[in-house]
Amino acid sequence: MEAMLTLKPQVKEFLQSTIGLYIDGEYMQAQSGKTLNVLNPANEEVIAVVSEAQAEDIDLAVEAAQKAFDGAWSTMEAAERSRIIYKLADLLEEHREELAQLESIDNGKPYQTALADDVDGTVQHFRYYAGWATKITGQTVQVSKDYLNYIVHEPVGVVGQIIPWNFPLAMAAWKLGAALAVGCTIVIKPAAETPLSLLYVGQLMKQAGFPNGVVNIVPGTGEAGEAIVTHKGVAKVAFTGSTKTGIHVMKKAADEVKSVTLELGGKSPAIVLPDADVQEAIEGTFAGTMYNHGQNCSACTRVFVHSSLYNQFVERLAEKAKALKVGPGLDPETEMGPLVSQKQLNTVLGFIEKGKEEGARLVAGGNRALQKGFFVQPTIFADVQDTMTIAQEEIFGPVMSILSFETIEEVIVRANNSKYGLAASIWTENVKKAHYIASKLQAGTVWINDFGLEWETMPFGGYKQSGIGREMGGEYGLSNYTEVKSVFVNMKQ
Ligand SMILES: NC(=O)c1ccc[n+]([C@@H]2O[C@H](COP(=O)([O-])OP(=O)(O)OC[C@H]3O[C@@H](n4cnc5c(N)ncnc54)[C@H](O)[C@@H]3O)[C@@H](O)[C@H]2O)c1
Repeated sequence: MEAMLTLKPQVKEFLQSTIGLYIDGEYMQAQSGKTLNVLNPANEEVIAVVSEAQAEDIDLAVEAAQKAFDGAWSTMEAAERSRIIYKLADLLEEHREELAQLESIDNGKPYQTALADDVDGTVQHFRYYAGWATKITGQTVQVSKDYLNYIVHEPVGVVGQIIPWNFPLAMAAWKLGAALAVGCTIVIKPAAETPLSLLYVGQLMKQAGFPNGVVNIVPGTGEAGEAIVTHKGVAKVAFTGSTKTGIHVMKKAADEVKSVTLELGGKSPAIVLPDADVQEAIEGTFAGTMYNHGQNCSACTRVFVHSSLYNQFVERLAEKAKALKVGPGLDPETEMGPLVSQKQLNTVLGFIEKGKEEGARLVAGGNRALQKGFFVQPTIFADVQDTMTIAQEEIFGPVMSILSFETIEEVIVRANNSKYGLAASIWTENVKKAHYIASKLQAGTVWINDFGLEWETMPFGGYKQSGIGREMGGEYGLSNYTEVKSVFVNMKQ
């Protein structure tokens, strides 16, 4: 048995005293003196105390961001901006183990996953967008022989970014990379549950050479989030979180016609056709549901299996769920960690009870796991009907619903029968059927014989109530943070 990972000295030191808000290039206490206790979800113990931003701190952060926007950041050559973002990527890589440890004890995810997916993904993301800083181009347009017309893309100004707790660092990177590349300055709020990794990055930003005020990190609750959304100095809001809060954010931003991008919830279908590679489909749908303990907006929580494979799938998926090793993220043997909070545990257990009450057949899990910590057993329901709550609502926990189908036309209609439209996967060896189904699904991302792939070169976002706009994907992501200006020059001789 391998020993539990011990925290690095830099991590221990970081956690020792109250961690301030990172505003205008300095860590500082909240003006109110308020703090947040940050828990390790694997043992429910307080691991850090963090200053909690309130409206008056958001004022300071926006002021610093505006000053940086008007000054050093917007007047800097794009190549220099690019160099600083590259430097940040190098520093993140250098500190990858500290960051992965913080992510693991704060969010609960296994250390190796935090290292390979969250932190290394973040490094890659910043490197990719560092390259874009020198490639922001407009167009010239041939309107008339008498006019010269050109189109320029300008940074929108100070941007407000609100981050959830499921991928604290990676979600921040998705938003920061594009905004920094185009020359915006930022006020970013990590979730109250998981502020540690991003706060640690504050000092690395300073070291990388970002001018003060370019990025301001203000952990807090929804109150601080709302202060960002409604602040008159914030030109654009980018939000990731629940659909319910996203709708609220959009309404608030509408008061000032602020541009908003939303990355919200999902209830992604997986469709397994009779000719699928069964082993691959079982592995893929299982990981697609259980990855990040189900706390994943694109988790494949509705698994539609053709009736000819149905019983085999139910049996083998249940076996896999029972064998999955649940434990703390720092234990090298852990395959699935705890949920992020007591609140999330209660929500997930509530959905499991609802599944039982409404008559779904529980074939694995269904209860809390371990004595301490917010652990839940990997749970599988069979014989799920489309109308059941567990087939309609986003659970955001390790709970899979397996449904049976007969025909392709039937399963397309049923897969689309959701208020969400974030992602979908199709499992088949038939290339024509795969592309046909992909063309019919209302989903921002479709995986064929795979799941969960998200690449900075490809746009990510949702149809319907899964969101508005796309993050990543090069120019798709950049366009969230630029205004477009048309210029007409009279050339009449
Ligand atoms: N799509 C995703 O990636 C994602 C991520 C996290 C949570 N969720 C969903 O959200 C559910 C509840 O989790 P939650 O309560 O932490 O999500 P949430 O949507 O309330 O929180 C997400 C972020 O928004 C902030 N926020 C909350 N209220 C706000 C407001 N009025 N104005 C501005 N910002 C505000 C939060 O502080 C956090 O930083 C989960 O069960 C899950 O379904 C989805």
